[in-house]
Amino acid sequence: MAVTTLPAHGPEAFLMNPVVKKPFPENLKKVMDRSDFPGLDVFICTADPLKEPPMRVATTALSVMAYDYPGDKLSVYVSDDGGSELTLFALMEAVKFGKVWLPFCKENMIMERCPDAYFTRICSSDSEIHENVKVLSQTSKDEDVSGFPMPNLIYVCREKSRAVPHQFKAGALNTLLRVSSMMTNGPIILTLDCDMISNDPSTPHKMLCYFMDNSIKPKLGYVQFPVRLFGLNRADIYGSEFKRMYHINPMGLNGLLGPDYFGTGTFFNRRVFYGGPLSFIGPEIPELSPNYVVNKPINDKAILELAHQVARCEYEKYKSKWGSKIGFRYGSLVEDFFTGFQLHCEGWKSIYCSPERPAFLSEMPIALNDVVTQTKRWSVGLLEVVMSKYNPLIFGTRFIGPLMAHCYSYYAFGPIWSFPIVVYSFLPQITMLNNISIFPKVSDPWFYLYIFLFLGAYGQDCIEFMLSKGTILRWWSDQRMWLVRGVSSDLFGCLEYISNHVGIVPRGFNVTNKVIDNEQSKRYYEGKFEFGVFSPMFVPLSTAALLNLTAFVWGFLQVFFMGKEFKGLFGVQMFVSCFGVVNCWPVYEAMILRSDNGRMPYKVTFVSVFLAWGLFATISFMSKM
Ligand SMILES: O=c1ccn([C@@H]2O[C@H](COP(=O)(O)OP(=O)(O)O[C@H]3O[C@H](CO)[C@@H](O)[C@H](O)[C@H]3O)[C@@H](O)[C@H]2O)c(=O)[nH]1
Ligand SMILES: [Mn+2]
Repeated sequence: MAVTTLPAHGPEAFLMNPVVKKPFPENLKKVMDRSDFPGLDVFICTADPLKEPPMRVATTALSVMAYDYPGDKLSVYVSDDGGSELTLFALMEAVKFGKVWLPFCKENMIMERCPDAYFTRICSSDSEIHENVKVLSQTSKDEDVSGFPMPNLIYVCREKSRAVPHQFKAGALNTLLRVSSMMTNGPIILTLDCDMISNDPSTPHKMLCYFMDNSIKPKLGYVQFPVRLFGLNRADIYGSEFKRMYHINPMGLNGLLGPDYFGTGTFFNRRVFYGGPLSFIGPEIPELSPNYVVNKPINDKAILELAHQVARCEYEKYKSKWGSKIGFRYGSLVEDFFTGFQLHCEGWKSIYCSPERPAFLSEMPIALNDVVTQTKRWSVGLLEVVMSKYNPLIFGTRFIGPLMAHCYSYYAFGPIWSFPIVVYSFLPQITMLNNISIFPKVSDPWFYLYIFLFLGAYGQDCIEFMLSKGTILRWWSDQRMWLVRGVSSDLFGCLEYISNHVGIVPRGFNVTNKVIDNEQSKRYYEGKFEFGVFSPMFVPLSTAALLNLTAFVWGFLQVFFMGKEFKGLFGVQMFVSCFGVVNCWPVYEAMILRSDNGRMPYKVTFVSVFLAWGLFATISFMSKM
């Protein structure tokens, strides 16, 4: 039902054996009937009604309820960590609307099954819900207007308390895992974030091509669909596409054990959450087992009672297998990466499947502060993986072999890039301003080696990017964001990891803002960077921007106006600052040329000028000692 062909590139171990997988869902009919389809449980997470509009959560749910899948085999579970009445209300409305909308979509073969306009009226302040499991739609009772069963929709708001860590998204997913196992226990689970919608009702057929293939089934842990975005601007200024992480590298991993878990758009074999393929780890009670046969309706009194119990914060306190051996794994803010890695170590495989028509569409933050806040959390999470006992280099090499371990390490150690990037953003420039040469001058033959290496690395990166349907503009943004993250989110991520570790700052999952401000979105489509707020993460960025500009102008003046010989110029240092200046153009614009609300706050500019001067003076003082 699925074939394998050869395609594009990726770095290091990702390059060894790239593979593209293509499902042929039309062949599914030959081997199974619709009545043989396995149960599918969809998990949707939401956490904060102020940052994640309830209406968006409802559309996410509706878009999957509209799957081309037997309604009585499909159940949607929404976890609401925000405990918001409004989210609950939006979902209740979604069910009412779905009864009309779903048959309409199916009859008219509508592909985009996400009705935005209908829900725009749900938006006002709200109150809180504490611990609850509510059945909003039940397949055996609710029918759509054409008489077909509606999918189940279950709202879960787990109980939380200060005394028990609630483990953020991984905790929410484990609660859903337990609740769903006693209610429907679908052998296949789809995890989705509330900023994603299904864009193709036939996606489940594609994933079934893999899960029903007996040659791969026994070890198949999950099928990962790519994260594709809607509403990107032309240059994708924030590099939100993450082409390497979400598109190029996963094809490379397909030839090894399979892609890492992206946290969303993933179909799991429920069994992966209970030990390796050959080493089953049983849960505390039979109702939580993947082998449990559900024999009661989902709103049965005893079932609901039990569901309440397993959704309580106390539940995991004495059941320590959850999050370590069973379920989604705790201990890292990138629970997705950490869980996928441990599953691979246990012997599971995964598949990356990227159909022509995107299976899911996601939104991305459009303000720089939101972007770097998100990637900072990822950096902290990755460092937590590095420092855990599941270090990808040590533990990984033992269990998944050197190539896979290399790939996981490439990501996990990623935040450490911030050190060389910070050094290159400041040191060549400050030393040049102080007349200190640290790299070969233009007259030195080694100068050409530096230029060669630079062009080589950048050239390769560019070619790979272009080969996977990239544009030069987007590649340029991508490399710029790599540098920006190096001096902002990666750097602050490292610092935050250390402060968490020594206990100065409590660990937290800062939910990405998904509320869209019209003015901001207008500027975004004009291709302007959105600064606007005072964020400490902007400070090193704008300090570097100022230093690069000063150094470049100074070097330029020396050659062209002060008669210094070109050959004696600090070649590499001059080159680095010139490159810095070109990359920092949007920062200068935001500091000087713009007057809109997205400009660089004066406070950031002021602090940066002061810092740049301080750094210069320090080096100057030290060089004279
Ligand atoms: O305590 C929490 C925190 C978050 N979430 C949910 O987790 C999802 C992801 O959160 P978001 O703020 O959107 O983070 P992103 O950085 O955009 O998400 C990426 O990175 C996360 C790991 O940091 C993964 O979990 C996600 O799947 C992946 O898309 C959202 O649906 C949230 O509602 C919870 O349910 N409980
Ligand atoms: Mn998100």
